[in-house]
Amino acid sequence: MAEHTLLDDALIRLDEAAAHLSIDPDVIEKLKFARETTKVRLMIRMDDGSRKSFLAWRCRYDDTRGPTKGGIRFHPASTAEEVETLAFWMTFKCAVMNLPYGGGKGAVQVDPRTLSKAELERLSRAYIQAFARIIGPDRDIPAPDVYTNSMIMGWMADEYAQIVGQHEPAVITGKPISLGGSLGRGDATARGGYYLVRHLSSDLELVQTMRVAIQGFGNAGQNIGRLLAADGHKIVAVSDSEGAVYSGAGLHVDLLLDAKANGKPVSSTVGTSGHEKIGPDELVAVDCDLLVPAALENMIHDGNAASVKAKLVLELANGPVTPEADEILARQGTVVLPDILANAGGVTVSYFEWVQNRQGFYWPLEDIHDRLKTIMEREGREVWNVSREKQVTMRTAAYVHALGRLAEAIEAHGTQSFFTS
Ligand SMILES: NC(=O)C1=CN([C@@H]2O[C@H](COP(=O)(O)OP(=O)(O)OC[C@H]3O[C@@H](n4cnc5c(N)ncnc54)[C@H](O)[C@@H]3O)[C@@H](O)[C@H]2O)C=CC1
Ligand SMILES: O=C(O)CCC(=O)C(=O)O
Repeated sequence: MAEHTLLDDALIRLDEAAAHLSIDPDVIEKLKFARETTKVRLMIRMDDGSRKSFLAWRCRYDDTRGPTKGGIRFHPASTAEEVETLAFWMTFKCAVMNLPYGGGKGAVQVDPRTLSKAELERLSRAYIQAFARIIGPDRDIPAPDVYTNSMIMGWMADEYAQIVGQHEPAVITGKPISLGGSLGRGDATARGGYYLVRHLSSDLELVQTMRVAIQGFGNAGQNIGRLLAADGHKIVAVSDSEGAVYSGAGLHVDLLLDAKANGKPVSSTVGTSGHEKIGPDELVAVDCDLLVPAALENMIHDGNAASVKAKLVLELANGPVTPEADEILARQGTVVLPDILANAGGVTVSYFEWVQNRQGFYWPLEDIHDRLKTIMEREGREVWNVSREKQVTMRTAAYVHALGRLAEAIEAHGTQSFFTS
């Protein structure tokens, strides 16, 4: 029997949600396929004078509700199918948050840690040269994702401006502030999840001081660690791609942040301030109240889900829990706040950046935080209510909530042609 793919798993969630709504089957059929996925081979000059090529993709999954939106990932294991799945999730994420966007995503199959800064810049510019016809402020708007950051977005925005011959900051979000980036985009993914947990804390009967384990310590992981530690919660375990650390008394988050800022792994803090080394696989099984997957897909699966002790999982990563693991977690009473809601703070502040770029008027940080909090709480509450009314998991409720909006828009466009632009 053929193994089921990441996209098959994602579509299981669509079918589960569809079972709770009465929707034209044409709508579901439309949402099962990406509208367009473009694959290219980027060729760049390396510092030693040689040439090297890298596979790259951009997927515009569905643009019914607006221009497609989603990050660009630089990762050696990226594939076309992963990009399409991530773009599918973006479609539902933007609909959950009621942002005027469809879903897209991009990737380059590369380990950026093996490139010099100059090579990384040439690769980033090559990506935009290849995809300039596809992207645009009203068509498809990239942003950062795994192993990409504001510096890369700055190079990409500059390349696009050179190609179109004019300043066009709204083509990309997550830019440096000096190039039209928004205040608050840096920690927005984590902050959105943090607002969501705080808002639902009494419904979820959370303890005052939570013990927290964080898998992945990059943009999302570091910022959630910082925000929760500042509120007095105890971060007991953290991992990155090179290892994991644990302290029952609570890790020193500043020490971990310092290590990462200096390019060192979290395991470099072992032996200081009571930090102990644990195996990366042990992290999900650590005794804690809140588990935050903030790394990659499929990290919690049928082989380790039963070992999860946390009563709450906050999915800052995209797709960290497989459908089989979802069932195991639900059976053992663990609530999962799903990716398409929990990590939507990032795209929400990206939306604010796009709005500010288009109006040429920039908001103070307090306004960004207030608006993000309002939207996270509003949509989080709606999803919570659907979950109570229909007696379904928060994931199914989030998909039901998003699918209702998507179906309405698809039907309003008319179903005789599925191509809308
Ligand atoms: N950056 C953003 O605005 C958003 C990110 N996300 C998702 O959050 C997740 C993390 O993204 P970022 O923090 O932006 O990426 P990042 O590149 O800043 O950090 C990724 C982290 O994951 C770690 N990692 C990689 N493989 C690992 C493994 N096998 N075990 C443990 N850690 C591992 C890396 O060492 C690094 O610490 C991804 O799933 C991404 O799609 C979701 C929404 C928005
Ligand atoms: O900020 C954005 O536009 C997209 C962020 C993203 O890629 C994601 O939410 O997975």
